[in-house]
Amino acid sequence: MSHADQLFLQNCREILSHGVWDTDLPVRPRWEDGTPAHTIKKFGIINRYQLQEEFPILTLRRTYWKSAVDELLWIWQKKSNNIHDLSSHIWDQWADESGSIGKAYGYQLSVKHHYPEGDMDQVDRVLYDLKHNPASRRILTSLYNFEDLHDMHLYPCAYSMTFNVSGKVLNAILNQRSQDMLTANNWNVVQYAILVHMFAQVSGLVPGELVHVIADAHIYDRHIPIVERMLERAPAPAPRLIIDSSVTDFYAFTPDSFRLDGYTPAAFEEKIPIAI
Ligand SMILES: Nc1nc(=O)c2c([nH]1)NC[C@@H]1CN(c3ccc(C(=O)N[C@@H](CCC(=O)O)C(=O)O)cc3)CN21
Ligand SMILES: O=c1ccn([C@H]2C[C@H](O)[C@@H](COP(=O)(O)O)O2)c(=O)[nH]1
Repeated sequence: MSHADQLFLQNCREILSHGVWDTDLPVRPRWEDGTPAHTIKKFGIINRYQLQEEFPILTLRRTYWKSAVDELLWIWQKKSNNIHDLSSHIWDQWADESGSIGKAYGYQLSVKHHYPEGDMDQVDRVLYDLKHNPASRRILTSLYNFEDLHDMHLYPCAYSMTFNVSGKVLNAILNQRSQDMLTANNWNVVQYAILVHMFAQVSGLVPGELVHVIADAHIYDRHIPIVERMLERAPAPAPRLIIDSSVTDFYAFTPDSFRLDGYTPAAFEEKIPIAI
């Protein structure tokens, strides 16, 4: 069983047995047929992943990690907010006629800000500080720009990364305000684990710990039978992540720079409905 499996099992069991339902409250998300999408939730879950020990991917069901990496590069490298730059269709429901998801995610990372060293966007500022100011306690990004929230088609969920260098080790905290456990918990963990590996590699550091802080960790009503079946599957050991070590420029990583050796997730045929 991978460590990611263990944490996922623990989190879901905790939500299902001690969580709180929002059935009596008005909720925003809807199922495709227009029914309100209610959830059961736990507030304030913190999961810690040691990236040197193993790659934190679920084996209880396949995480479509190639699509997850594609979305990660869309946000952090292409800094795009247009679904035409994305290979999957996961954002289609939130895009307008031009393909834009509004001033969200990649858009926020592309905005340049003034610094004494010159104008830089949030990603380039992180790259600069990891190289020139590794002792800094100010190396962080935030997508939660209140000024632009009215122009975002969905408010950022995984909204902030805090990077911290200890010796030669790069640690990070991912702050997430809202987590759809079945659809995207491991999807987000895989993405941000790979992001820490990427920043570490191009900054001459080794990846350390990813701390995932989740405010509202929820399971949607229609996902419960699927999660219950998943919890009974036979897990497998974690695979090994292999990254093309010749890449030294953050913007030179491609989806083909990453490989997983020995990924043998449990068979999973169910289609997961997404609350919109
Ligand atoms: N309700 C909800 N949950 C989410 O996780 C979510 C949203 N909305 N809205 C914005 C993004 C879009 N995300 C998504 C949406 C769909 C999949 C999805 O369909 N995953 C499939 C496989 C996708 C593939 O084949 O590449 C899965 O089985 O995990 C994943 C992430 C995460 N986010
Ligand atoms: O990266 C992501 C993006 C979205 N989600 C989930 C979390 C919620 O279920 C919905 C967003 O709805 P809100 O009402 O805005 O919280 O999308 C995710 O888990 N990970």
